[in-house]
Amino acid sequence: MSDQSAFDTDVWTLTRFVIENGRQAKGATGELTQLINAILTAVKAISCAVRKAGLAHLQGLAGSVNVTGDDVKKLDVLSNVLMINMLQASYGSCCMVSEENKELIVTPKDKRGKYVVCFDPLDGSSNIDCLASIGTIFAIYKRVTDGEPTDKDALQAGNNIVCAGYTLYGSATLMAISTGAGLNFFTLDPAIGEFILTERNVKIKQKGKIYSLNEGYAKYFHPSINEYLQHKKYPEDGSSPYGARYVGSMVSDIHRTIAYGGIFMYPANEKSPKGKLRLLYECNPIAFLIEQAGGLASTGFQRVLDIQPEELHQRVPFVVGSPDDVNEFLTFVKKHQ
Ligand SMILES: O=P(O)(O)OC[C@H]1O[C@](O)(COP(=O)(O)O)[C@@H](O)[C@@H]1O
Ligand SMILES: [Mg+2]
Ligand SMILES: [Mg+2]
Ligand SMILES: [Mg+2]
Repeated sequence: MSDQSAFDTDVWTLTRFVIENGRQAKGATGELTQLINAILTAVKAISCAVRKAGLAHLQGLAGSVNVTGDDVKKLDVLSNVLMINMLQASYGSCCMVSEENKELIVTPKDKRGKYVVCFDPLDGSSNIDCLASIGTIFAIYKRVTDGEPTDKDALQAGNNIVCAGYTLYGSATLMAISTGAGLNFFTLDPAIGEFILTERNVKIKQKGKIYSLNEGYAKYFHPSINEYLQHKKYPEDGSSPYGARYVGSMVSDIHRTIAYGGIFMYPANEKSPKGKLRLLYECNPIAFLIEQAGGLASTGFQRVLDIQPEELHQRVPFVVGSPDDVNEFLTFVKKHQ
């Protein structure tokens, strides 16, 4: 780590970290560095908007419904436009998928680069007006076609992710990011407007003490899930029951799961047969980051990063967390197969 005195004069900013990684990668052109820097600019602006949403009349609905049926909030729109504009201005993207755009967003020809970005501009947006933590999620891929970008460029398995991350607008603003060589946390220092490395090579606990899901849907869950929950609340071996936590902003629930260990899930239920969370810009980036931290991410039947996506906004059931917890959950699924 760098100097730990009161004023660090050799600080590792995320920008420095990204430049350094880029310099060490063989054949690197700097395009990914530019792209990540554009995301940093966008999320700093989103963080600023989130912090003053109540003052700047940015709370409340935008008045439309998006392709997956969510009521769009004013901050969803602002965050989405910021991400699209910054990414296009970086000359690093050829196309994007956003939760808030039904179709593939194609970068104007004169600004195209070789990367594809899938993002959830504002995650947990139902929590904006009650001031609970929210986030931004992204995954970056290399394009796979020549010529005009098509859906095929975005419909790649999570295994192909080049870089993924999330920003948590919590009690501090934090970016969790990985380029496939471990997971690192950077905390935004508002005084200098830079993300500073605060935790290197983060690892999730082998087993936690917390389970996290919207248990209000228990009536509609498959019996395997209710049986697992019963086991967590009334352990047969006399051990202590697990604690329950659920913010309802996935980025917050995931960040806590990485920091403290345990399990987070959004399973399928009778009303939502594929769950709610969307593969391209919610599940895949989080699965990549969790695996980088030594955790597991599954649909209950398959490793999330192995899924070949078929639609831009497809949903999948999602179970992630500490390896022992996810594996234990999977034994309940298997028992009922
Ligand atoms: O209210 P529910 O059904 O528990 O859903 C909560 C989930 O929905 C989400 O808010 C969906 O994200 P968006 O706010 O980006 O649409 C997740 O962050 C969260 O895990
Ligand atoms: Mg939404
Ligand atoms: Mg979301
Ligand atoms: Mg969203």
